[in-house]
Amino acid sequence: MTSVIQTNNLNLSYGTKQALFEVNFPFAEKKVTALIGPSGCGKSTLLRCLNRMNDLIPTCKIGGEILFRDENILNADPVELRKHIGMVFQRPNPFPKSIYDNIAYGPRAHGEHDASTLDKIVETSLKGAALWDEVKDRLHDSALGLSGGQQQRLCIARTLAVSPEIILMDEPCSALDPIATSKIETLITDLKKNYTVIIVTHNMQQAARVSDTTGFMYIGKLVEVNDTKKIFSNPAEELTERYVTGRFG
Ligand SMILES: Nc1ncnc2c1ncn2[C@@H]1O[C@H](COP(=O)(O)OP(=O)(O)OP(=O)(O)O)[C@@H](O)[C@H]1O
Repeated sequence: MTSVIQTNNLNLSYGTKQALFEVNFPFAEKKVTALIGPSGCGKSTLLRCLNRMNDLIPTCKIGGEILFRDENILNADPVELRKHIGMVFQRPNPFPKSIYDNIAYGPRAHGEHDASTLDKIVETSLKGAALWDEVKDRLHDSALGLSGGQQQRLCIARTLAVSPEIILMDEPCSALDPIATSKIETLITDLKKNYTVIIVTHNMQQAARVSDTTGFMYIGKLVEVNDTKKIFSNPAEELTERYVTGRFG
């Protein structure tokens, strides 16, 4: 397996509370990896480390390393890093701007101002997020007029617009209805042709449906990372088995 990003002995504390302990996690390239585990086990914390979102929390201290293409991202420029590693959040959070301007925002911030190039990026990104057909006739309408599921696909398109290699998703379907959820799940499966996707989910059926690899976390520790099929049918650790069979959590 080729890992595109890998944590080595990653430890993280919020003030005096340690939230991650010696996490060694290789994330496979152009695959979908799911992070599962009971509430508070550190899934979102681990995800946020991967594009330095925890830097925004003043009490947060990180030790160990996170290698992205062999460079320790803990020493990298976070703004530059986020061009390569994008993030989609639990609640869709479009800017109060037009659909077009939401997508063009990132490329413009990185210095792209050519109108025809921006038009192409907007079209390609919306197609990549399976939203183009639904919005191509109203690109200049407000993004806030879209449904929740469309807004979440818009946020995915906004992430694609800066051509990342890795897309982090923190419970991207938890605010969506079953139909919108199913569209996002199909999209996640399509995205892995071109991107590495890492998703935090509370929904074990969702992890089983969309991911190739699953990591099970418990109280800040990575208990087991393995093929998703193995995690759900024949995990190596008894704790994993108790969790995936619903005996706690
Ligand atoms: N900003 C913060 N300041 C202090 N403690 C935090 C902060 N964020 C998370 N924690 C703590 O770190 C631990 C891990 O939290 P985290 O949100 O990563 O877990 P999680 O597995 O994603 O949980 P959930 O499934 O409920 O979202 C928890 O004990 C949480 O209370």
